[in-house]
Amino acid sequence: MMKHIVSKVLVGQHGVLSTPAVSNLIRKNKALGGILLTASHNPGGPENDFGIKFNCENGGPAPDNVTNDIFEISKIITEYKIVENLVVDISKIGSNKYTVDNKDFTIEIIDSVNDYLQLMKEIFDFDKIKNFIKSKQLKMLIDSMSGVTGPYVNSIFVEELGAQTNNVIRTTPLTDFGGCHPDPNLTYAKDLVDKVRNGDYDIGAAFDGDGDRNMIIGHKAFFVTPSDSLAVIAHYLECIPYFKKHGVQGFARSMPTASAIDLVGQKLNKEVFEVPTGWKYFGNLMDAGRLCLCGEESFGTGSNHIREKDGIWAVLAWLSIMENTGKGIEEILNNHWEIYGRNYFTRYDYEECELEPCNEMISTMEKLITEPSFIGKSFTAGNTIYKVKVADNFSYIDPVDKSVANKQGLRIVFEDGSRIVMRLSGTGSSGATVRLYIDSYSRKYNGVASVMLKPLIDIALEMSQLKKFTKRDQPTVIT
Ligand SMILES: O=P(O)(O)OC[C@H]1O[C@H](O)[C@H](O)[C@@H](O)[C@@H]1O
Repeated sequence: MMKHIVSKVLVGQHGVLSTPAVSNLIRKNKALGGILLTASHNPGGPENDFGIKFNCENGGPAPDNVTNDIFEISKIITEYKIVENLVVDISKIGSNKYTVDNKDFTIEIIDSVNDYLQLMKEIFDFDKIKNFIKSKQLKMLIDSMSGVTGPYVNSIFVEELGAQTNNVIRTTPLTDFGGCHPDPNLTYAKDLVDKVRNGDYDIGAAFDGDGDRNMIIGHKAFFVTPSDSLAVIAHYLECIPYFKKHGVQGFARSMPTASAIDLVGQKLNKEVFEVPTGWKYFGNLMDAGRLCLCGEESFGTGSNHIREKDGIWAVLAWLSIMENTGKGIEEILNNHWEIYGRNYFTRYDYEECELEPCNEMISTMEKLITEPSFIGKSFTAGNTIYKVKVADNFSYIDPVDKSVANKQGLRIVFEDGSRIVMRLSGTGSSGATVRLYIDSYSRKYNGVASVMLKPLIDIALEMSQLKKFTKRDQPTVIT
């Protein structure tokens, strides 16, 4: 009989461990791995209040081989025991020692907020950011959406950087997120967007429940797509002390993320990797010293300071850029597009659809687009003709360990570089969530994404017969 014994457990004081803080802790402590109970994105009954993530010893999400092994072990577990009446006060920092089954067992309560603050201080120039906020009287509105980032936001933005207490909102973590859905996007963070639109703020930001994702908006709620956010941070990377010290290696994005970062990579002569959706695909490249900055359209941005995406880090990166350029967010974006051109991007989510018809839709579309005769086919919408250059179900070979990930999303790339991407979400909580991603590049940068992308959206909806399969006229979320 196999017996697995845990001898030490780390718990954040008051239980407020964000995903980036955990990732940092696991790496620092060289722990064998961690099972992380994170605040999930799904409000609802108590059983939905936490999601479980398994992080490996590099502090990153478990790769496929580890989760597959966990699944296999789960099938042969014959029993597990619960230690009854083990009392621990998680408000007090310190080591709590116990004897369980005649063996030592320690529960260590740590100050995870301070730990994370120290890490951020090693990366960013806090004095510069603080002076900038003060001298410009910068107005920010940071929304923790009642998730776990609240104490981190209070410590970093208010206590350390001198923001006003009314510059941060919903900073008390609540197990039901106060009834809101802590998803930092234009739909679920609408409260923040409205406040910034109607107020006089220079920057607005929101985080998800476990603090690894972020949304950035500028004055009057000027929206920064995650793809653009990544590209802009790449362009200004050297204004962040960490990168001056550790150097700038390659960049990466997930396949559905628009390729704005590729253009920055080309200009700076850096490797740019396109990986499947999921942060776990970045870890090997970082560990191999080939990647220092990456992001996903799903509001994840991060660097090789840890092996997870990091919401607060992204806001500190933006504040550093604003300090460095002395410019507002919209102006920074306009300057960026003037140099590189603009990658218009939109994502349509159709949440909680019936699973079977969605599977059928994907397999029907896969058959259609992988016919050899599909390459070279033309599609017309409005006045525009799009000719297919590449069409496949995306697969990826990890450049480091050569592991292969197949069927990572349907992708149609047209000759002008525009793309239609469709995949089923791996995180939706019930039924199927269809994600349709559209992006297109233009030198003209003052257009409106929904207008610029309309012809491609029409082509995608028709080609996939989405309405027929999902019985939906409208997406639930538009990014
Ligand atoms: O499969 P989806 O619902 O599109 O979600 C995709 C996202 O899932 C999780 O949040 C992962 O941590 C992200 O790295 C990934 O981008």
